Amino acid sequence: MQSNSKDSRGNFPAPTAQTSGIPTATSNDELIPALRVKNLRFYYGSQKALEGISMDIYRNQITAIIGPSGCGKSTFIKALNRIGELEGKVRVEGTVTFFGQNIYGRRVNPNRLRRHIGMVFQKPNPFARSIYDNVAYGVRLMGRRSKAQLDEIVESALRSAALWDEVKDKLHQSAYGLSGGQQQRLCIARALAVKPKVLLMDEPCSALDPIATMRIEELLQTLRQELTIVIVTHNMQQASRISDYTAFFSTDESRIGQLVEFGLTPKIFTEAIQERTRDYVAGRFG
Ligand SMILES: Nc1ncnc2c1ncn2[C@@H]1O[C@H](COP(=O)(O)OP(=O)(O)OP(=O)(O)O)[C@@H](O)[C@H]1O
Repeated sequence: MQSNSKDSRGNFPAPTAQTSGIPTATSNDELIPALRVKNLRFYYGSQKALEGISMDIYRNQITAIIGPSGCGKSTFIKALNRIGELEGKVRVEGTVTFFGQNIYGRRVNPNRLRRHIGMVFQKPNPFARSIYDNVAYGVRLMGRRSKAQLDEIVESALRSAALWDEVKDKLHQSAYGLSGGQQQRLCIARALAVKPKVLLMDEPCSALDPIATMRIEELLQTLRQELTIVIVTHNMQQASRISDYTAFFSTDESRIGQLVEFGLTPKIFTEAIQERTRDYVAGRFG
């Protein structure tokens, strides 16, 4: 087991190797859980939205979360960086550990946690500021940097998000002048600028056209070399194209979200164990 202690600045420990026993999607890679979810229950007020979710999210893998509308996919990923609790009176039971650290521990600073576990939303949501200021935003909040340092971070994040060449000559123009697909890549750059270890993405392509979607999918394949990615998607083809692991969520008879099946993506799409999973991926319900 890993230590729960943080360093003197409240940072999370560096990941240490921990094998999971489940075969990896890419041979010979060691699977290390970045996030381990155990018996997670999530309530909005008195209304339970998720029941007993347990699964691992592996480092440098892409995990897709699929399932019918209202089954708790967004709620689940919002529980992974504690952004869900910004939505009002919520209660979380069970545990979520991030490289061994309980993210719901009393001494955890949620803002610092969200720097390590970033999020990109369904609708691109750049701030009403310049392209440069959007990317620099989170970095500035972390403390003073010289202009040269900031310039370097902004360029590096825009390059990682495959946007640099398109915007390098208009960094000080409004982000609102970009296309939808560019705005979404800007939001990815903004998330990457603070160097997260995990990127949570809630239907990041649902507002984009097929070409912009393809660019984001290609980008994710590059980013997974440095990052752990969790993506909620309604698009079955997208889940099967881009992810290593897939978690299928659905609701029980009380309409509470639950995890029906989790496994390697090819298995979930071609030889799922649960009939409900087979029906869903075949388009027979949802
Ligand atoms: N802020 C909120 N307050 C109260 N209930 C909420 C809130 N957000 C979601 N819910 C409820 O929690 C349940 C799960 O919603 P959630 O948005 O997580 O599902 P989802 O699978 O992501 O749905 P979709 O695919 O339609 O986006 C739903 O019953 C929803 O009405």
